Amino acid sequence: MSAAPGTSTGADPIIVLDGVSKFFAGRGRGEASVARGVRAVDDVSLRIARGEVFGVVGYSGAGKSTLVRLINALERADAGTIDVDGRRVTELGERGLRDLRADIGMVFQQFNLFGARTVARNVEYPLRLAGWSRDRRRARVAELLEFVGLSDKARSYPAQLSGGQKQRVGIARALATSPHILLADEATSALDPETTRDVLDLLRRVNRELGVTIVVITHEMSVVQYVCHKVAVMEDGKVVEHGDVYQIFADPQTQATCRFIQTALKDRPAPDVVARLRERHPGRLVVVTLPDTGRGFDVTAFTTGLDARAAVVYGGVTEVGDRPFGSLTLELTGPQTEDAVTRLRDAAPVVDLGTAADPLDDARWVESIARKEGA
Ligand SMILES: Nc1ncnc2c1ncn2[C@@H]1O[C@H](COP(=O)(O)OP(=O)(O)OP(=O)(O)O)[C@@H](O)[C@H]1O
Repeated sequence: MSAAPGTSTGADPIIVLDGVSKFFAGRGRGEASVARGVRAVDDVSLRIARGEVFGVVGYSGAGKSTLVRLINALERADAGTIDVDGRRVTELGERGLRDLRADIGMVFQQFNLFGARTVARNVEYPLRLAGWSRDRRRARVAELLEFVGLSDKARSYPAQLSGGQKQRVGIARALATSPHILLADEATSALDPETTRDVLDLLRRVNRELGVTIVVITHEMSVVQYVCHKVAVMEDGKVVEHGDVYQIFADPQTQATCRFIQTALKDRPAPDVVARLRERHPGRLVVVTLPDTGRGFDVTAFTTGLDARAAVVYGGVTEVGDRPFGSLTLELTGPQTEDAVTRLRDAAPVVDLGTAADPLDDARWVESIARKEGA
């Protein structure tokens, strides 16, 4: 398949939202009903760069789906402007909207395949709508099915496929007319973890090999962790935090973001875990966020030459955006423990839990963020 230009992330924005709001009126009529209705999207400004995988994460009702429907103009904004690939979506007429939607592929949670049509016919559908000749359609469908690894399923019906296979068909169909943008709305939410990983790997290939900009809507931070370059966290219609995924994981600024990160990463001990650790490990407990040195983290360096011992008692190291990420909780013992803590602090962010006999409270991760917010 031919690759679109700009496969790496860059500053060139392909989607720009500026002060965008969408209200849904309540049951009443007129202006007053807006006040009682829902601000599904509330003054949102975002820039999504060409070639990027951009995540929008939030709980149910946060406004994620409405945001996506505003981007492809299935909903019209009540305030603000939306630009997609150089077009001002908020001012497009019918014809302009048709062109816009041809440039945006959609993938859905429930796949939305035609049950009475074969896999090949499903993938072919947008090409028929676009008026492609029979020969071109046939060649394109074969190319797409090969790309998603389903060449042998061309004559199968959706009911004969697994959930992951159905979503591959959905992705092939969304890519049929070579859109520059793919909107994936909870594309893996109906899938088990292993199949989710396969589908996310396919989305990564779509981004890297075809240069397609992907907007991933999800309530799972692990999806963001695995596949996204940038992320916006939504709560009550607002974007409460956005930026580089690694930065957001490393230094979240809001409680909402902290809660999402904790669902993806279990490396930091929650307060109940700290209580159990203190029972087993009476020494000084410190949580060390591992710096991305590119050389790994030498735990022994902090006690070498000192009368102190560091034992790993909790933690985990994983990847965020292809970079190592995680934390270790260490129990430090021995007369020169304080010197070891000083060395650790020079090398990495450290949260001091104190000892079982003299505990410190400032280690509670979420609560420390709460203080940061002044909450
Ligand atoms: N057509 C509509 N009419 C009235 N209210 C709506 C409409 N669409 C969405 N809403 C409301 O707007 C808010 C945001 O909904 P939206 O579906 O965008 O959230 P979401 O984050 O995508 O949630 P979910 O993951 O459950 O789909 C919700 O309060 C929802 O009830």
